Amino acid sequence: MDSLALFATASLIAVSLYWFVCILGSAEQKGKRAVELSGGSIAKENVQDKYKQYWSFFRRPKEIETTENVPDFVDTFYNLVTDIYEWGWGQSFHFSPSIPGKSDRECTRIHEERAVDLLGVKPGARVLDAGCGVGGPMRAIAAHSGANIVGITINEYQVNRARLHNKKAGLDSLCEVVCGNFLEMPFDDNSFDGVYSIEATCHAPKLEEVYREIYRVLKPGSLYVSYEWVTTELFNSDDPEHVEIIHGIERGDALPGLRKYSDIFQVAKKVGFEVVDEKDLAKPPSNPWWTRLQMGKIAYWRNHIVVTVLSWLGIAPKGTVDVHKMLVETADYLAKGGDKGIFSPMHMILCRKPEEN
Ligand SMILES: C=C(CC[C@@H](C)[C@H]1CC[C@H]2C3=CC[C@H]4[C@H](C)[C@@H](O)CC[C@]4(C)[C@H]3CC[C@]12C)C(C)C
Ligand SMILES: C[S@@+](CC[C@H](N)C(=O)[O-])C[C@H]1O[C@@H](n2cnc3c(N)ncnc32)[C@H](O)[C@@H]1O
Repeated sequence: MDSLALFATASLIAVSLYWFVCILGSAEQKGKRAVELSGGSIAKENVQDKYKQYWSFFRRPKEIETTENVPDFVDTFYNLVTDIYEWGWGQSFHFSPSIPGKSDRECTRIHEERAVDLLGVKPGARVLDAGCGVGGPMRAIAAHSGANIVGITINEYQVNRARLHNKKAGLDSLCEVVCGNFLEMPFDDNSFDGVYSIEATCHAPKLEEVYREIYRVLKPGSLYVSYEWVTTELFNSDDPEHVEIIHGIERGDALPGLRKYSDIFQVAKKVGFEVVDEKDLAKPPSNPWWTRLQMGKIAYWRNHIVVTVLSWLGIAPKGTVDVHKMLVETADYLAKGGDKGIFSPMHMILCRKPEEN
């Protein structure tokens, strides 16, 4: 090979590597770059151990796990996955029904706006986002409704990311983020004009505990809407394939145990709510929410190569490859659960706290 060909080849490799590692950003918004992947608040050298610790939760028999461990284990999970989610999905950590002719980003926004429209709050109202992630929904909802949104998340790394995004979006006057446990919230009784939770309460070991807490902080007469992760009426616990899919979803998404769709209504009633409406938003005429996961398959393998190279170069923490591999598998279980109709991530329940007598 003459020197010109050698130079051209070397330049091509260098440009491709630069593109792969530095430019390649999130499919949705160039919010996170591959070179910035971290283990959240976990020190780089501890990421691999924390990943092993995460898995040990599922190896131990359920009886020896106390429910008090769950928020800690959820916090570890979000330290491990938050950057990868932002990089490969965007700032909203949830699914939405696909709408023909609309981009993933538009479908996400429509699903979020639907939640606050159901609450019927006015500009200036104080609304709680229980389990707010890095605040994708919070910003869309604040911009759409003019309400003041207070988000709570157990994960400190997400709090910092959300505050940064709020500032960048010029929405920090409408959006506030608090680090805390939604099972024991640092808010006064009857202090919110509305509450929503998007694919977050599934992390609570007992749904009753988080619904009771939401009921406490909501003003009498005000509404709460939730998009819940559930197994549907098509789930058959005697079918080994169904069980494997549901266990796969639980392991890859830090869930202490998926609930049956019928449990949601029961719990809402038990804590005192009036149930105004309940509907699985995944059901027809909605188009499948899981096609986005299936369409991304090639991108996941490309991402896996990027993560492997970055980890090998010492740029991404050791353990990132394991976390990414877990997510590739999880995407497959989620898509199977959707395709078989045995799982829904958007079982919607709209509840009212009764007026005081
Ligand atoms: C509500 C929850 C999270 C739901 C989704 C936002 C995430 C569930 C699975 C995640 C992903 C799977 C595959 C990843 C892919 C391998 C990677 O290259 C890029 C990111 C993924 C697409 C990632 C993105 C977020 C999810 C879709 C749970 C936790 C209750
Ligand atoms: C899948 S993410 C969804 C985030 C956000 N609702 C969205 O749609 O982008 C679940 C969120 O619930 C939060 N969460 C889980 N358990 C929690 C707890 N006990 N207290 C507070 N937040 C919690 C996680 O930290 C995370 O932010």
